[in-house]
This record gives sequence, structure tokens and C-alpha cells, in this order.
Amino acid sequence: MSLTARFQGTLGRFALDVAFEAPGRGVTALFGPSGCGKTSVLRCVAGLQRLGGRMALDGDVWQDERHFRPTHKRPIGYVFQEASLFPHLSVRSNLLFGHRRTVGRGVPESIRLDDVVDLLGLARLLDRSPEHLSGGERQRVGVGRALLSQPRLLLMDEPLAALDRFSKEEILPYLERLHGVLPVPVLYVSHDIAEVERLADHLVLLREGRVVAAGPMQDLQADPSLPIARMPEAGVTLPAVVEGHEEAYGLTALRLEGGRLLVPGNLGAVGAGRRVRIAASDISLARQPSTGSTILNSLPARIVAAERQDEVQMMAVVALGAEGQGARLLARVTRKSWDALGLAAGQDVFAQVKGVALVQDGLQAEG
Ligand SMILES: Nc1ncnc2c1ncn2[C@@H]1O[C@H](COP(=O)(O)OP(=O)(O)OP(=O)(O)O)[C@@H](O)[C@H]1O
Repeated sequence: MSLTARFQGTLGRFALDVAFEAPGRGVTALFGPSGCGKTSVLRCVAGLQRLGGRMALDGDVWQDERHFRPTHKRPIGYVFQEASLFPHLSVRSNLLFGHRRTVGRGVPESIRLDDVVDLLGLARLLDRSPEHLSGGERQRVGVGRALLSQPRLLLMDEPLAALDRFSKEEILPYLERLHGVLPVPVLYVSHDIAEVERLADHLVLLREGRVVAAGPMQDLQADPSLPIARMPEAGVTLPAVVEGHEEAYGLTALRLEGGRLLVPGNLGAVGAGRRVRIAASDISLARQPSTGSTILNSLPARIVAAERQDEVQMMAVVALGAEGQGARLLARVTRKSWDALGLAAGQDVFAQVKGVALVQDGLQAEG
């Protein structure tokens, strides 16, 4: 179950030449700087733009050398920067607009109104007119409407870009919630890495009309040769499980693959899954375990790769665990310290984690 796409051609003076695969579940982000071709790729997938190539979803070919299925025959939901809701219809009627045209014509109903209302928190809004909704609420309705048209693929083009910071923060938890339960894959266009890290599990990195890299988010984040590792906010997002609590100190123990972190606050019941983000600038490396230090988290790890970023900085990839078999973290350290400690790939070190952000509800915790 997956999407395969290859598009080649020119748009005015812009040359697009991309090929990528996306898994049949979860959120795949198309990420890259402005003008790199993200929207054009999405439009090609939707059939709104016709370039040469081939595209198939679960083996169902939407485009190849001989065929080109028109947009209205592709089972897609499309969410734009701004939801263009029908002003004369209530929220409920807006939501059901596409539903009638699909379920009403025999398409099996895999996404139901009640589920969408529940997931997107729309119950209070159902009888309202779109004119009386905030920007964030309108976008939630737009997402719900797209889902209720029973798409087999949901396309989202910068759905948060037109919202102010406050509305963005309001809508993100709803999108995160959809993430785990949606029966359809999502292609999500954004140029905001923080947003992508919160929502996506697969990444297609674009630059100047080409694919720079594609793969699981964690793998790409921990590749020091990619442009995202050069961003000031470079880091990794990792799955974690609540392992226990140190109630006397108000701390939660989180288990990562190959390591354990103590973070402030009660992050839920034992066994609960969490997604944490650890910034490269929040990790320092030591040859010895930290004693006589206030640092809480000092994890055995092995340096698996390193790259000089500029005159001052090195970017190292460390794999957690004494054998270096666990999750990979990025560590940005100065070249001076790197040389002073005689660090090199293959060495065993201690990764001192100074801060952990819980990405799924935006909590920031200093460790
Ligand atoms: N129909 C078209 N005719 C001519 N040029 C086009 C057309 N569509 C896109 N382009 C050009 O292709 C390039 C890529 O545009 P696109 O909107 O796909 O980029 P993007 O990565 O989505 O950018 P942004 O993040 O700013 O939305 C741009 O230089 C744009 O001007």
C-alpha cells in the first residue's frame, strides 16, 4: 500500500523532475524552501497540473504514458491555505457537501460524520454559519469536509500558513490526533520544519524542482549531510514510552530506543506513547559519565558519523546504547571541544541531554 510518483516537465522557466514513494499510511511531508516545487508536485498528484510521468496509489494508476485521469475522477481530498466554505450553508451542510456526492453515489463510507466531528472538535460549530468562525475553526471544517468526501488520499497545501500563531497552535493538536487514526495517507506541503516535525512521519525533501532525499523522518533528520541538519533548529523527533515516575522530584522517566530520559512533569500513565524532540544544540558530548554535574540525562552512546558544518561547528550523529544500536541523535558541538576531546566516529561517549521538548502537546521541558 503506497503512493508512487514521478513527474517531469517544465512550468514556465521552472524545471520539475521528481520521483518519490510515500507509505500508504500516515503523513508524508513535502518539505523545502519557497519555490522548490512543493505545490506543483501536489497539483500534479491531484491532476490539476499535467506533466509527463507516472503516478499510482496502491497499484491503481492515475497517470502514465497513455492515461491521465482527470481531477474529478481521482479520489482525493484537497485542503488549501484557506478553506473556501460555502457562506450560505451551515457548517454541517458544508461538511456533508462532498459526502453526498460520494457516499450518495455508492462510494463506501469509511469516514463518518460523527467521527470527523469528534476528531476535529466540531460539535459546537455544526449549526453555525462559516462567517462566524475563526480562521482556525474554518480550517478544521475544511479538513473535515475533505475527509468526508471519502478520499483515498488527502492532500494538504500549507493548511496553516494563513493562520496566526495562536490559531496555528489551536489547530495543530487536532491534526496530530488525526494522524494516528486516519485510514487515508496524507501528503502535506509545508516550509515550516517545526510543523513538519510535529505532524509527519515520512519526509520528501525538495530543492529546485528535485528530490534531495526521501524516507522516514527520523532517518532524514539524523543525516548530517542533508540541508535540514544545517538549520539552526536541527534535531530529531523520536517515539518514547512513559516508563515510570519519580514523584518525589516531579519527574517522568521516558524510554527511548537504547536509552532512558528523565524529564520534568507528569507525562502520563506508564506505557503511554509520546513523541519527543531533542535539538542538536541541546546535546553535548563527554568521554566520561557526568559526575559532579547537575545534568540529569547522560546517556551512553556511540558516535556513528560526524561532519564539519563550518569553521566553528561539528555535527555529530550518536546512536544511543553502549553498543550504539539505539535511536540516533544529532549533537552540534564546537570544533574546538571536538578536537580537545579527540572525538571521532566509532568512539563511545556520553550524550548529555540538556533539553527535551514534548512535541505532541508542545510542552517544553528542561532536563
Ligand atoms: N503554471 C506555472 N507556470 C509558470 N511557472 C510556474 C507555474 N507553476 C509554478 N511555477 C513556478 O514553479 C516554481 C515552483 O513553484 P511552487 O509553487 O510549486 O513552489 P513551492 O515550493 O510550493 O513554493 P511556496 O512554498 O512559495 O508555495 C516557481 O518558480 C513558480 O513560479
